[in-house]
This record gives sequence, structure tokens and C-alpha cells, in this order.
Amino acid sequence: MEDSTIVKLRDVSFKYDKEWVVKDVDLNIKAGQFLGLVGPNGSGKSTLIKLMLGLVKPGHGSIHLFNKPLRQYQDWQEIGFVSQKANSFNSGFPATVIEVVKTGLVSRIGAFKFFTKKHKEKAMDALRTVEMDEYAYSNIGELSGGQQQRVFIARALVSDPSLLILDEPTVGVDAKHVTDFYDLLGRLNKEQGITLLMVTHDIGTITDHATHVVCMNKTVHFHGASEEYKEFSEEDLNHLYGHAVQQLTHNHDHHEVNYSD
Ligand SMILES: Nc1ncnc2c1ncn2[C@@H]1O[C@H](COP(=O)(O)OP(=O)(O)OP(=O)(O)O)[C@@H](O)[C@H]1O
Repeated sequence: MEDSTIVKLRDVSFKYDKEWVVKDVDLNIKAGQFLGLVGPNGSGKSTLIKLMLGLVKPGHGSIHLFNKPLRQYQDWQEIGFVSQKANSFNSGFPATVIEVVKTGLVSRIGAFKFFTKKHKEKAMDALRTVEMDEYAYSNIGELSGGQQQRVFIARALVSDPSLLILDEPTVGVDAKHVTDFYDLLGRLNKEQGITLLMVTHDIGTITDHATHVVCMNKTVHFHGASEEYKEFSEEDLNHLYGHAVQQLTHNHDHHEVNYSD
């Protein structure tokens, strides 16, 4: 039987300088999961994503994507990535929404080839999925942070990825649209079968949406089903967050996490 593990990290460690910022990480992501990656500021979450995307090389350990060692992996259109602060275009940025979405096809068709009608239809399909098709010819900089974030998801979806990685996508999305945003992610996961990996600080609400949670602080302290993660008391959480314990309070009644820094 084919192994449904699409991302496999074994004993992965990384340092930019002298100190390990990711240490001895073992992690499996299976097809169909919606995995929330949480941890305090500076705990290595974005670095772990960079390692998975091959943007930085592990000092130690091994990474497999879709059952291939990362150095042999070439099907990058299978992986969509929405980076932190993707949604920060200012109002003067000279590109329409559909132009931004079509740039997501560049890795598939090559940088200097022309976009065809078929590519435009794909971009429109992706915009329909994120419910932004009516803004196709608006200027990207005129949209709100939440709307821009949806456009970036469309850009990542246009190459039909099986795995979508999002680094803090709800930053800049106003509170009343965060629920809609999670609904969109839920649909992508359940209806389109896209595996999701989402970095977030939002540990109060991620457990209501993700199927699984990974909690890291350099190393992985918890990896399991969201239901198990919900069972943790504040004491357990503080223990898991290691030396950053004072930065965190977990309010079970309101499902909120407050960072004191
Ligand atoms: N390019 C870099 N050069 C040197 N150090 C870096 C670099 N990027 C990150 N770091 C350091 O590596 C550590 C982990 O950073 P990283 O951004 O991966 O954490 P994070 O969990 O994503 O943080 P946050 O939640 O604040 O975004 C931090 O101490 C950070 O200062």
C-alpha cells in the first residue's frame, strides 16, 4: 500500500548562526490532514517551513516530500505556499487581481511564455474558489488585507497543489473575516482534499478547525489530534512551551491565547 505520508522529517536540526533554532524534529504530515503549527515567537515555525520548502538546508537530518528525498524532489507545483505578510500591497501597486493569480502558473508554463485563454480560465476558477472572482480586474492594492490574502490563496491554488502551506495567514485579516477565512480553508481541505499546513499564533481557535496540531519550541513538544490538544490544561501548555511559559496564558472559557510580549 502507498504511504500516505507526504511530508516526512527525521531528526531535522538547523541553525542560522551558532544556536540551533530547530532541533531534532521528527514530523509526518499525512495526505488529507489540516495541521496547525503553533509555538511561541521565535520557536522556529517559519524556519521549519523554509526547511520543508528547501529554502534552507538542514544541518542534520532528512526531509522527504511525497516519498522523495528533498534534493530529488522537483514537482513544486504540487505545493502551494502563502507566505507571511503576503497581503501587504499598498494601494499604488500596479497589478490587477487576475494578473497576480496568473503569476502562480509561472512555475508550470515557464517565465517567458505567454498566458493563454486556458490559463486565464484557471485563474478565474481559483478566484471563484476563494470567492474573489468579482474582483478579478480590481487593483490588488485597493483590497483589504483579508481580500488580498484570499487572492494569494488563489495564486497558490492555480497550479492545483495537493499540499498548501500557509505562514500566519490570518495576520492582517480583520476579526470578523477570520471565521470566513477558516471556512474557506475547511472547504479546501474537506471538499477539494488539499492537505493544509498552517502556522498560527491562534491556538485558541486553530483546534476548532485543524484536524491535527503540532506544538513546537525548537523541537516538537506535541503532535496529535486537535481533540487531544484541547484537553490540555494551562499547566500542560506552559510545560510544552518550555522557557517561554510566562508569555502565554490559555483561557479555556473563551478559547483565547494572550501573548504578553
Ligand atoms: N534569516 C535569519 N537569520 C538569523 N536568524 C534568524 C533568521 N530568521 C530567523 N532567525 C532566528 O531564528 C529563530 C526562529 O525564527 P522563526 O522565524 O523560525 O520563528 P517563528 O516561530 O516563526 O517566530 P514568529 O512566531 O515570531 O514568526 C529566532 O530566534 C529568529 O530570530
